[in-house]
Amino acid sequence: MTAHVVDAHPGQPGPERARLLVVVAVPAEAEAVLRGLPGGAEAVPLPGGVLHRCAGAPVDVLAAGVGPAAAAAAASAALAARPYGLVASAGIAGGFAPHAPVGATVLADAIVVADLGAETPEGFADVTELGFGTVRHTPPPAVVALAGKALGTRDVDAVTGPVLTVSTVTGSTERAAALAARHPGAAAEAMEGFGVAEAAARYGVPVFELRTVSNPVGPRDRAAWRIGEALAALERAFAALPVRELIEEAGRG
Ligand SMILES: O=C(O)c1cccc(C(=O)CC[C@H]2O[C@@H](n3cnc4c(=O)[nH]cnc43)[C@H](O)[C@@H]2O)c1
Repeated sequence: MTAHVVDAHPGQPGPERARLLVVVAVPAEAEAVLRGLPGGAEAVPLPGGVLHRCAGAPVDVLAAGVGPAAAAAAASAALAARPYGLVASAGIAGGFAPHAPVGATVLADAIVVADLGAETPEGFADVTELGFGTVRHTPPPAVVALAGKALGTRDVDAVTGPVLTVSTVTGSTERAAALAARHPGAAAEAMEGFGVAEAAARYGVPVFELRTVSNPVGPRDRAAWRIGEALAALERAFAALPVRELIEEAGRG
């Protein structure tokens, strides 16, 4: 069954629709994104969390909570409240070696849920193999290309590749290897992208995912996390993104 797409805001074209909704998990990520954008922000309460409506750029930033369910619920509430031209899932992530070292910025060319399915005697079967739904959303390639180019011109080297959404953070070499084998070229794993993309798809709004790497995907080692470094990279990435052009490009698709 395909998702039912609705236009929740018919008759509201123009400037209102020309905003980017950035969905992050936690307030520290929202603050990093906002530091990268010009002007202050007005806080608007929503059922899914606090929405920060940026004054100096056409961007709203929502701290939705950790995990795909919280992200989907909060993104849906925001998309129901106002029209948007583009949605982004953003925040820190684990990076797959050798593609995405700590501090790297990752742009998703596919947003893939990696653990939605069933264990079978033959191994993991995702929900599409079971006959349900979807496990992948594809951001508009032109939006990804434009974002990557803009980051590059500001000396932010962005890695492009699939970003996996997981409900359980990977904590072993074996699990990291199994994910990399099942998803060749996977650049990062995080916990919200697929939830945000599922919500955006239901409102017919294009979506992309931008992550900055705080830790390697692999054996659990909390001492190795570099959250400050990843948040600084997140701020730099949002300072470099050409938001209006990205929304315009998304509207062409
Ligand atoms: O307790 C642990 O071992 C552990 C390791 C990495 C991350 C966590 C989190 O609870 C962070 C979840 C939060 O941050 C994003 N994130 C950051 N790194 C990863 C990761 O390696 N795998 C999945 N998600 C990651 C995630 O999107 C959440 O918002 C705990």
